[in-house]
Amino acid sequence: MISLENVTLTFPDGDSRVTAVDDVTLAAPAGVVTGITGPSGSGKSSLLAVAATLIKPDSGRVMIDGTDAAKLGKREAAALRRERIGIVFQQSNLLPSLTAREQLHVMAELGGEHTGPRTRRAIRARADELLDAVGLAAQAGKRPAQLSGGQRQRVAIARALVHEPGVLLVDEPTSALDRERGAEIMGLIARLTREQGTATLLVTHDLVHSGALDALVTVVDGAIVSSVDEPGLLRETAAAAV
Ligand SMILES: Nc1ncnc2c1ncn2[C@@H]1O[C@H](COP(=O)(O)OP(=O)(O)OP(=O)(O)O)[C@@H](O)[C@H]1O
Repeated sequence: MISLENVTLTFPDGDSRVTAVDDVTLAAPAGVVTGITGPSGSGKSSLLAVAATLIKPDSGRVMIDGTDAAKLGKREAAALRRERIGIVFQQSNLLPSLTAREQLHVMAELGGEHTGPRTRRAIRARADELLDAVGLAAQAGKRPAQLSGGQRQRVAIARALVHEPGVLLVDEPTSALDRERGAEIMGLIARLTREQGTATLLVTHDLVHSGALDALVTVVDGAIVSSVDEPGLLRETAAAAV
């Protein structure tokens, strides 16, 4: 579960400041995909960066499993991120020299305290299980250059889940994919959110794949202008925005 309470974030803008996130309150429950949409420059990425503990808000609370991440120092926030948060960016950001399986091993081992052979065995088993869950068991030994864009995004999703985070944050996962691959990736995120029980926040400006969302929050000028979680209303809101 992740919730933002009265979160405001501003950036310097010449002599004044621009408000990127304006008094936002939202809650993303476990096992559910909450979409965040809105026009370009409306503050979607800023909101996600605050949820990811990558930027501290000017004010408000960012509650992740009972901890207010907005109060943490840099090192504590990094530890919280490593343990509790999985992040998938627009581009898959994979390391070119590593195989799909190794991308997951490295991420799991960054989490710390994974030194014993039994833990290492558990990491390997979890990595293989996740690569299987994203449909890449047969490609586990391949490097990014040997994979398609959609396959690379699948590796990035599996990698984000390897340390069993409670919160999954996804930024425009379909922007580099054609419509069919985009639909597959969105369906995959929806399935894994349910199976892994993550509280998933997904930023998208493109609502053609809104069928994969359980809730939809629309932001304009940094503020929430609508928030729906009823399937009929969600479809209507998405159809009006496409
Ligand atoms: N690092 C920064 N420094 C100064 N201003 C910033 C910074 N990041 C974002 N902004 C400003 O904050 C506002 C929100 O930007 P943000 O990138 O969060 O919007 P967005 O909805 O994700 O846009 P897009 O859909 O185009 O990616 C914009 O006015 C932007 O110019």
